[in-house]
Amino acid sequence: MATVAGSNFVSTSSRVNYGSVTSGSEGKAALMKFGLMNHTMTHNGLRSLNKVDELVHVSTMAKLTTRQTRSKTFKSGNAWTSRTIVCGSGMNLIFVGTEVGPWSKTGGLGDVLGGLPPAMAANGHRVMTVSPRYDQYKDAWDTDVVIELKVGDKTEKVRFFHCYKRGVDRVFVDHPAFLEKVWGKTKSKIYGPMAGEDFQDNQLRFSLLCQAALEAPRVLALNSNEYFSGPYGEEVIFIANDWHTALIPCYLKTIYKPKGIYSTARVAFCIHNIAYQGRFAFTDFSLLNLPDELKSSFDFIDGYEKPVKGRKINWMKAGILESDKVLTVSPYYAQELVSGEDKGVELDNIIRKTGIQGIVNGMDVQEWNPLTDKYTNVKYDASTVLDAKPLLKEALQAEVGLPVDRNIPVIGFIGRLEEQKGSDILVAAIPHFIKENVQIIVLGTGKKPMEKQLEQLEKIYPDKARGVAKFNVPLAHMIIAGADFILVPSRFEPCGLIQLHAMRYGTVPIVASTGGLVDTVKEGFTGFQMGSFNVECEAVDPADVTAVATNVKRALTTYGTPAFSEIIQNCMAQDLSWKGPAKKWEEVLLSLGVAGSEPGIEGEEIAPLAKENVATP
Ligand SMILES: Nc1ncnc2c1ncn2[C@@H]1O[C@H](COP(=O)(O)OP(=O)(O)O[C@H]2O[C@H](CO)[C@@H](O)[C@H](O)[C@H]2O)[C@@H](O)[C@H]1O
Ligand SMILES: OC[C@H]1O[C@H](O[C@H]2[C@H](O)[C@@H](O)[C@@H](O[C@H]3[C@H](O)[C@@H](O)[C@@H](O)O[C@@H]3CO)O[C@@H]2CO)[C@H](O)[C@@H](O)[C@@H]1O
Repeated sequence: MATVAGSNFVSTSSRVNYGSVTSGSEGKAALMKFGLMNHTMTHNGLRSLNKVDELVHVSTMAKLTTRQTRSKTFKSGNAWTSRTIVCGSGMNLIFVGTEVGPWSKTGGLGDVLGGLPPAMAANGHRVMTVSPRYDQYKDAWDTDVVIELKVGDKTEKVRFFHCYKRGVDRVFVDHPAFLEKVWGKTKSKIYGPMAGEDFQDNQLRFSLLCQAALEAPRVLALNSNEYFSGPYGEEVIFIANDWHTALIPCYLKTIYKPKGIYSTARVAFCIHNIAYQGRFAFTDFSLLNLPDELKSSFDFIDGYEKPVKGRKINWMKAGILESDKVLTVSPYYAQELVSGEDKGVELDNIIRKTGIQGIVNGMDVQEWNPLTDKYTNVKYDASTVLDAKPLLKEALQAEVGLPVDRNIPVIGFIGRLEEQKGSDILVAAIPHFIKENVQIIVLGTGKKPMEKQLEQLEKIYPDKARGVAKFNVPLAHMIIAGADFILVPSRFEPCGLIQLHAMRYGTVPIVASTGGLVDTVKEGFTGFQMGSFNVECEAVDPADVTAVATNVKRALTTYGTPAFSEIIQNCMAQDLSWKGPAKKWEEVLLSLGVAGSEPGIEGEEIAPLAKENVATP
């Protein structure tokens, strides 16, 4: 055993060490004492296993016995020397979300929680993600840390699982509300038994996630790499993502801070999609175990009747109001959110009050790399793209059963089948351009009527179109690589990752002019803009159908010309990685002024594994 200078942290040489207060049965007992009981007495949402009067004392001890240690490696001459510092460089970042790729993903939220945290780690920050354990992930180990949380009117036991990948502590919250619901009963459905239908207890499930996330930095004494050890402690920033995590700032403000816990901690709330806000019956406020003083932050008069009528609570509204900073995933979407009720989906007035900043998403350049893609049989880069693409196109055509012909331009679509993505507009537009020399391949899952529409395509256009209503990652990669164009006819699109993936593979995007599609696709230079569409989702607007048909035809006229090759080169020359966005995130998070926070240490190998994900190879 070795004691790291400057702190009480004790490290061992074991494979996975969850710290002196957590390993083994003795450690578990200690953890219950030091890590938890302090909360159980002060926190309305947590319940004590022991006598309340013991707890004040233990709270103080917890602070003293479980400090984070940071060590830096410096180069002096030709030699690397290591010295230990207690706190100092970088920030402690806790990303919380319901999806974290590749472990869990229904769409882009999973991609962002998968990709941004390693990019922040590569900049020298200590980074954790907290998400549910929906399955028995083969790479995540039981930390043996168990806590009790008050959820609704019950006390629930939660376990933490953990793995360390690409410089990030990936923490998974284990509870039957996640594992049994998703894996045991419904396989891959995170939010409900089917698209468009939510689990009845989602508020309790996500309250549990938020509370567990607030405990994780204090109770998990992680020892994942040689630079950071011990619990993250209280000088942290929580990055809450979408409505499911909106209770984090609420519990922090009303339960932890008044007791002197997390006194300088801050919350940044990131909106990935304003369409999902977590609106519930007003009386459900009592389920959340929050004091009445917060009721007004949730209070919401709904202009829509679904899913329940009248006055409601709105989780996202509270998340926006109670956080220290509100962000979203592109600058143009940030503008749209405050532009009016339709694009701000009735929260525009709230966001105008708090302000919002947009940072465009990056993409995972490791998973999506045409030179190393494990799902494609021809590897390429910008210098070989024109030779590789016809071969990849033939493989794609064969895969979906379309006539194999490299001279036919192929258009792809990938996305969740919701009105947002405009697959219904696309289907309505197909008759208006399908007589051209073109094939179209549509991949998506979601609303059943939209899945049916896709399945009809093959019957109506046997030689021209295919619709695949599956969540199929290998096929998504084959489409991104093998298609000539990617169509993104979204009614609204906060950022969009499909067009980023496409551009990296030299596949030219044809996009609606909304949200991040405006920020990332430059008309005539890296793709084609179709103008903005009607955001009313009830019906397909004929003007949008015309816009799709006209612009598809316009794009097809460039196919095979020198101008088209130039667009391909422009697309592939861009750095679409998380590197740039991560720097912007760093600036914003530093500005929150959490004690002990400093810029990351660029140029030093704090998290070498994380860097693989970040810089474009
Ligand atoms: N059937 C299928 N099979 C395989 N893979 C599939 C698939 N359907 C979708 N995917 C994958 O899911 C991801 C979708 O990314 P988007 O950016 O379109 O996200 P989404 O709208 O879900 O997320 C929201 O959050 C993200 C992140 O902030 C924003 O970019 C976006 O605008 C916002 O709507 C891509 O990686 C795509 O390949
Ligand atoms: O990564 C993909 C998206 O994942 C999240 O969206 C989910 C949303 O948060 C859930 O609430 C649910 O949405 C359903 C909604 O609750 C229900 O009332 C009905 O409108 O159907 C919706 C769809 O089933 O599932 C969404 C995923 O499908 C995340 O919030 C988004 O930002 C991501 O785009």
